[in-house]
Amino acid sequence: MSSAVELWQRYQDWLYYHSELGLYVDISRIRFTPDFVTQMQPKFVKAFADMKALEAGAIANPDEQRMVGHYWLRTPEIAPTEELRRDITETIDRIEDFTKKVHTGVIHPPSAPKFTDILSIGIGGSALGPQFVAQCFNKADVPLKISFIDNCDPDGIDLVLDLLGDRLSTTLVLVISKSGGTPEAANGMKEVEFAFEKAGLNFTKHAIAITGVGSALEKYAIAQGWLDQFPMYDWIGGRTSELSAVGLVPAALQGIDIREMLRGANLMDAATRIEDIRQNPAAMLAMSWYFASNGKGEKDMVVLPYKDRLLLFSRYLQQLVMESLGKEQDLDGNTVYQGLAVYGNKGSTDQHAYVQQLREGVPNFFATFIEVLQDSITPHPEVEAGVVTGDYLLGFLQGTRNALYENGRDSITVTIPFVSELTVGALIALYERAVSFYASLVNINAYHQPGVEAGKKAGAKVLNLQQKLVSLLKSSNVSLSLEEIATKLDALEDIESLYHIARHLHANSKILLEGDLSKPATLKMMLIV
Ligand SMILES: O=P(O)(O)OC[C@H]1O[C@H](O)[C@H](O)[C@@H](O)[C@@H]1O
Repeated sequence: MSSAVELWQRYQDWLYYHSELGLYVDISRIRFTPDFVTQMQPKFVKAFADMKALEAGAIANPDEQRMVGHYWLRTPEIAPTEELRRDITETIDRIEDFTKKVHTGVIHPPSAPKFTDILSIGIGGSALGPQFVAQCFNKADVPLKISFIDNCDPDGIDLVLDLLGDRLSTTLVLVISKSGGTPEAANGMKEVEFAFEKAGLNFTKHAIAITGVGSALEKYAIAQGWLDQFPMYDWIGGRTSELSAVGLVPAALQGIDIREMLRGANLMDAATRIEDIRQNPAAMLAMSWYFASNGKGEKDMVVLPYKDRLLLFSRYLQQLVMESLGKEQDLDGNTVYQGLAVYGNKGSTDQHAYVQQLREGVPNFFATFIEVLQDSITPHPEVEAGVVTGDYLLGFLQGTRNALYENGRDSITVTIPFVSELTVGALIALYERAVSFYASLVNINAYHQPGVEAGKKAGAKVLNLQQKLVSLLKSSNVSLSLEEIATKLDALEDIESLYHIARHLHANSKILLEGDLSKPATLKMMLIV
């Protein structure tokens, strides 16, 4: 193990600092050697070239034949065509204009002078960024309070609607879905439309859509006469859409300064275009991930922000990193099973949960500490002579970082001065670029998600089977066993699926199951009418 003096030197040698953002990146506690850095140079020559091509409008997502344009959102002047530049800037202007009208009551609900709440319906990339950012800037006096429906769990939907209560009549609904066809978002929308109808409210006067140009959702919103629509583009992926209308509309409505978020991302993008690993914080992260996980995802990334406001950062990064990097095949068609698992909540809270295992258990991870220098905008009392709560937080972070390192567990530390629109925009851009670089290093397409389709198709098959089961039971006047049903439906290979469907319908009082519940073969079922 290096001596304290050597470590301190290594810390200074590798410390990255961005003066305008006040952001530091420390990779000194990742144990790469100078030889490793030399070996990585040619890979980074390729990664920098790939990034240049991507930003210039290359088809960086070959499977879907799409450009990858999220970096243009904060630097429209580098977008490859005039039309794209105009689309980007006009959308931001339109978001600001719409927000102003909502905040001043020019756009208001039919029965009140102003909207009080936002209900955002969407999933995956259409929820995680808005949720993360809402948590970053939450405060008692937000102009509009946001809630989310990001699942098709009826009980979860009930809770959100119950909590809104009478304020539904002053709620602005954002339906966010790039494809405009994701079932969870579509179901959420239908549930909420129904809740409005039940409350005697006109949903169309409360709803806006943020969706792909030409999508079924866009057509529906236009046909129904919703308040407005904002575009998602073909060249923006869901997981990199926080700085598109997907993230900017809810953020602006909550009073968050979207221009500052964009400026933070723009500054970080400029910093991460520098073609020198030591001068480029995203390249430093990608190199560290590669070293720590042996370029094969052999170790997980535990993300520990020591700040409550950043609690959802690891959840946000889960999609950004794992949906981008978790791929079966590389760009040449070789089977590689790539990926980098991400988990984490926040420090110091997690020290009292799983840090025991991190310190002493299976060494299958590296940590990323996110440190925020400013404790709070209000002064806090001393909890001991000369010590405030924020000093404890720093002490815990430093202590955990050191304790892990001493026991052979590596870590990265990213430090920001405070949680502001500027620094949050920069953090998003930092990780987007690190993911892009890492994908080049391991030669995969970071911008498609073929694996997600398999689950969606299988889900659709189950629903189809349910419909067949219900119509069979409807036409039968006797109870049927699973085997009889599977035979009649010519679906013997799906008998277990039929059992799961039947058990769920029974629990929801749609069918009656008779027999020994612990022995599926004994069960007989009939429809409850
Ligand atoms: O925005 P949507 O089209 O509704 O998509 C929502 C999510 O759907 C899928 O799960 C994709 O894998 C995600 O990347 C996407 O963010």
